[in-house]
Amino acid sequence: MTLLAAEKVAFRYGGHNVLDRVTLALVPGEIVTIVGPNGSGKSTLLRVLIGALKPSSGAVTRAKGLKIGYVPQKLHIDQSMPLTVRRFLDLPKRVSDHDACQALETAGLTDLGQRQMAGLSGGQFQRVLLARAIIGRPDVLMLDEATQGLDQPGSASFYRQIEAVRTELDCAVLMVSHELHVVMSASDRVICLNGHVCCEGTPEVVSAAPAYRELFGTGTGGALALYRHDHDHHHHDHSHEAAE
Ligand SMILES: Nc1ncnc2c1ncn2[C@@H]1O[C@H](COP(=O)(O)OP(=O)(O)OP(=O)(O)O)[C@@H](O)[C@H]1O
Repeated sequence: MTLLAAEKVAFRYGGHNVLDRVTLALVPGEIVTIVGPNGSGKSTLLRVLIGALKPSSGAVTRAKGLKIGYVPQKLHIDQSMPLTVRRFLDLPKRVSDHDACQALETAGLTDLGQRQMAGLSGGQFQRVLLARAIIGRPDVLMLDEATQGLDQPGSASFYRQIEAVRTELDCAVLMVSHELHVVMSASDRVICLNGHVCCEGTPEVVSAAPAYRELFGTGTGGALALYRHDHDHHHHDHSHEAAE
């Protein structure tokens, strides 16, 4: 079953081609990460998939009644404005205490409802955005570079939270990220975008693909090493590995 699909989607801003024949599909429960250089159309693609932008050609199909939760790239809140976490969750639309509480818990935040938004750490702030996106239990959770401004351990921990959310809500996740090395271990599939889809597959397949290496250079060796590390639970015997 496909939740969401793009078929040969193109998008233009003025005369500028931003997306070119992008085809992809998302099935329930999978975590898909879109990677690509700055300006490669990642945010635009998410907005086309959500339906906020209309493709100039091609088609986007969404399963009937599909619910999408969205975590934006960044959100500025006036630091001087008093606003509790609980009250923030009521924007733009009031939610029940039960739903708010459950979303905060799923996002890894308990007992934070009465805290001021301005007093949160970067990681807590992003989890509040996550909580807001999962109220109403979406079928698809979309995140646009949601860990910008977090340090590497902070990002890694955020992505682990995303995996926990996926398991709890049984939703599909489509996220955009620059931090390949951090996000790879949390992704079932990676799509490498540069206006068009350069390559896609499991994190291991994509990081070995020539098109990907051309875009991201040799720094990706480390990405792969970390990915393997996260999934390899027999890495104590290094002499054995070296002999292989
Ligand atoms: N509202 C707009 N009007 C005109 N051009 C735009 C608009 N928004 C984005 N663009 C252009 O579309 C291209 C793709 O932008 P987009 O934000 O989708 O890329 P991105 O891959 O998400 O980039 P980044 O990694 O920097 O966030 C860029 O060249 C950008 O300048």
